[in-house]
Amino acid sequence: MSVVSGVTVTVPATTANLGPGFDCIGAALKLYNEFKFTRLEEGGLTIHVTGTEAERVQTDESNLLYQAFVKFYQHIEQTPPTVKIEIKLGVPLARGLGSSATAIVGGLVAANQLEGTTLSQAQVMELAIAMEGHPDNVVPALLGGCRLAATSGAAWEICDVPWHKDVVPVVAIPNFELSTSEARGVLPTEVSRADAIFNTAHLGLLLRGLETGNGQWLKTALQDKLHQPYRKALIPGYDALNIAAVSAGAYGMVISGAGPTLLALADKLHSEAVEAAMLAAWQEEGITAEVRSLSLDTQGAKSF
Ligand SMILES: Nc1ncnc2c1ncn2[C@@H]1O[C@H](COP(=O)(O)OP(=O)(O)OP(=O)(O)O)[C@@H](O)[C@H]1O
Ligand SMILES: N[C@@H](CCO)C(=O)O
Repeated sequence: MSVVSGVTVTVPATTANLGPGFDCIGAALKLYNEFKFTRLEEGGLTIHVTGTEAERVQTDESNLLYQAFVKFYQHIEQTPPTVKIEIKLGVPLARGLGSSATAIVGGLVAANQLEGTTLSQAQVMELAIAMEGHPDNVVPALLGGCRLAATSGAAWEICDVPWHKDVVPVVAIPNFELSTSEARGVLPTEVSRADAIFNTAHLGLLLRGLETGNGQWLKTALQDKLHQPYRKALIPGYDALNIAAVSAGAYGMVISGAGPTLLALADKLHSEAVEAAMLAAWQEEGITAEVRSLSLDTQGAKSF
């Protein structure tokens, strides 16, 4: 294929960890960022951002989307072309919904398309994982669906995790940010054998619970001892929202990614009541939030 003059890429938001699957499982959601790249014959890099919180995105070479774009060209040992980038933000920044993964995947996919799909999807994925440092957001952002990633050292095995149609993700997105680096900074470097066994068992149960929609399994499975006990203090209202969500009929509630968004899983009969209960609980804490049920994106990054 030949090089092209421009490309638009859409990339879905993602919710990572799902409780016990720290750094290895994530699901793509129907909420998107759109990135349009146009080659320029003259002038320098131009980045234009629209959407909520647009002013918070860097518009120079430090922009993460652009850095991923450059990373692609470094990998193929070529000089990146000068481009105009137009960003339409739909995914809130630093909220635990994989905004950084949308930028990394968007920049890599756009560059690959501009160069006539020089790299395979697996090669793009490897570059994205290396940039993000863990696979649980970038893999579902690229491929869609719910994905489990495991490595033998050199390469990654990616497993499609079946998600029962009656299991609804409800996201409660507060109006404050929590950077992933801050939320990783509070984690211990070592964990006990008991906690490792706890999470191993619960992640196994979660996979079966998501596949079957078995509510009893999901209630038990959505527990974690590796990250949430340390992070919940960074999220005001965590305990109140957990009680509210479960009282309204959710199977359970977890931190979405590194937070501060909180994710409840519920069946279709209870999802609206869970939305209302989580919103009210945050309002009682004096925190403005947007709470909504989202469905799973199954397509991942798309270019046109
Ligand atoms: N559309 C974008 N364009 C450029 N940079 C972005 C974009 N979206 C996010 N970023 C960069 O990523 C940072 C947020 O990354 P961070 O890992 O802290 O949060 P997140 O990816 O939203 O959450 P999580 O990884 O927990 O799901 C932003 O501060 C910004 O620097
Ligand atoms: N697994 C990551 C997701 C956020 O990037 C974490 O929880 O830190």
